[in-house]
Amino acid sequence: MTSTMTSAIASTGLTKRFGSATVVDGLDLAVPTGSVYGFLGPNGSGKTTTIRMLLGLVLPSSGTHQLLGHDFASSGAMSLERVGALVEGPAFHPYLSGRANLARLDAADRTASARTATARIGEALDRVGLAAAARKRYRAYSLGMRQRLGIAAALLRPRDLLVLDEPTNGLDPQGTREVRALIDELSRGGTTVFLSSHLLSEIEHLCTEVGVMSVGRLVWQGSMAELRGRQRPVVRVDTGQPEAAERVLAEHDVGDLRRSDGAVHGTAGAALQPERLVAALVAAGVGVRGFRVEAPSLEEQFVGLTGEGFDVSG
Ligand SMILES: Nc1ncnc2c1ncn2[C@@H]1O[C@H](COP(=O)(O)OP(=O)(O)OP(=O)(O)O)[C@@H](O)[C@H]1O
Repeated sequence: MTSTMTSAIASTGLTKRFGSATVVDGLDLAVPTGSVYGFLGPNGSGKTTTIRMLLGLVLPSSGTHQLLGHDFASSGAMSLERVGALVEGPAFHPYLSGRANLARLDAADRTASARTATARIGEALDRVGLAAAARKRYRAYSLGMRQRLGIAAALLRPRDLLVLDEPTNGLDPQGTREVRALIDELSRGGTTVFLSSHLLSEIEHLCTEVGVMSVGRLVWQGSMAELRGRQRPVVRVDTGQPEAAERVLAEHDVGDLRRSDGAVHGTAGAALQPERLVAALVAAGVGVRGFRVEAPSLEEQFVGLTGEGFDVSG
């Protein structure tokens, strides 16, 4: 399938079963190098389990994957060398400063040279905008600062790929803005970012690519632009005669008809001609109070894909 040269993450049939339950089912992920890929799905749809498999924290029941062009099963740790991750959140010590916390994590990494530790830690703090707060105790950090320190920990080594599980979950609006700005900056610097979220607004603001999960399956994957342009427009007729309107709409290539507060909605087929439809409605004696043909919102797209609503708040 996807070429390893252009994919930072590529999986084939990645599957996880717990007992008789298949919680991740045959995922073919293709995360283009240089993208910010949003892995979107409601709680419980299998995002965290997928991320844990990608990082080798849990074994897949079947399927394979590659990270940065290395086959994970055969190259193991080597394929993780340039992959940073924020999954459960590292355990930081509340009474130590941000810098001292990073120093502890860095010292635990036997592959990192002690000689260059100070520079490395300084650079990681700098990149996440915590240089000025480096001497503050962790417990005095805001939630956004804590999350940024988590990302700094993932950046103690040079990384080509960052995997972040719900990076803004639980953050206030200011913290969310901080983390989003950081992700944006890392992406501009050339890092591929794979992030999971149950928030549509998160994906909409940050991501160039999106994969949509629903009950363990990847139901859609592609660029944001493709997703936006993917669905047919929606036709809406405001009328007091919904039955008659529905008959005419069905005859004019409008499908999937639904009713709500004095209106009939449907999905326009490729052959729709709005002028003819309006004329036909009037000719059939349907009282038309309003008529609109509009592109579906991103939220409608997701509901169409997953059959579920998404939390659209930021
Ligand atoms: N170790 C486990 N044993 C049994 N079932 C599990 C295990 N881990 C996860 N599950 C189940 O797998 C499903 C997917 O969970 P997962 O955490 O991957 O979803 P998610 O999309 O990340 O959701 P959330 O955002 O709530 O974490 C859930 O139904 C969960 O209960």
